[in-house]
Amino acid sequence: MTQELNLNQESNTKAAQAGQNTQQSAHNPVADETIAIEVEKLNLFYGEKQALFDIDLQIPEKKVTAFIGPSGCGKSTLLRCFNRMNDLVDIARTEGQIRLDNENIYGKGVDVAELRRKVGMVFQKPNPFPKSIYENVAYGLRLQGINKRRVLDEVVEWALKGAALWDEVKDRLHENALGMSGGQQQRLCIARAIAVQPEVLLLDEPASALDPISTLKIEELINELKNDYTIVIVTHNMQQAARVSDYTAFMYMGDMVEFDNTDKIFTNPEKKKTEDYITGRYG
Ligand SMILES: Nc1ncnc2c1ncn2[C@@H]1O[C@H](COP(=O)(O)OP(=O)(O)OP(=O)(O)O)[C@@H](O)[C@H]1O
Repeated sequence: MTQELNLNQESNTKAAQAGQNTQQSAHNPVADETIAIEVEKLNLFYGEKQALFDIDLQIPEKKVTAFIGPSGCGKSTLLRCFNRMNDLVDIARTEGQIRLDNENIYGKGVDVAELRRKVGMVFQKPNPFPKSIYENVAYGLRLQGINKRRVLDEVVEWALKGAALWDEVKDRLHENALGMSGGQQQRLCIARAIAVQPEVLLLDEPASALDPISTLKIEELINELKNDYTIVIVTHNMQQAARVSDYTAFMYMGDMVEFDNTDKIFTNPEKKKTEDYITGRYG
């Protein structure tokens, strides 16, 4: 790889893109997987500006899929489409389909609250509510009208265990969550997300605000959680993507450049742009 990268030249030829698409459809890295989320011809616009271009993607069930790519390439935007968080942005408009359980989540009559129960999300900065640890985890259940103490106790314990936090907090469940460390707060947010038993967990740079030890705990947790949930993670950290994910999608300027097994992306990618990115030539 001696050739200097010329992104404009490379990305702007329609012929090259057509060639890429043909190649991509010939090789299906998830052919043997059950598919949890299917994205078809997804375009997203913020006002006049297009942020996602004709995205086609299949997210496998109970696996970890990582989105990588340079800042502003559309990773978070795509992630936020999976639970329609972009609906909260007035100027955002989508075209195309995203199917979850064979239903287009952008179709008419979709219950967005129910969608967000099925597709939980954890953000970059831990955002516990200024309530007790217990009430943070019980929050989603209370929203569903579940108030029986016995049921809540059970679910809170189960979710905190699932988020590898129970042993650290079991004696202070009724203390304010804001008194926890950043890493504990992030695991609490994961517990809050899994308490309502979602199918999918969206993690938007969940460890980027954490120290290395907390980061390691989150990564170990992700590895555990994939036994039960489909996980999609956005990360800036390529080592993290390589460590935690089964599949990796490389995005560039709103395009899905390459999607494949994580090992393949990091050792022998098909596309020059992917190789340039993972070898640190840009981004
Ligand atoms: N609410 C918004 N309104 C207008 N434009 C937006 C909005 N959110 C994102 N964008 C634009 O959409 C494009 C994709 O942004 P997005 O945040 O999805 O990228 P990203 O790959 O997640 O970036 P980063 O790694 O820096 O978080 C960028 O050009 C960004 O400026």
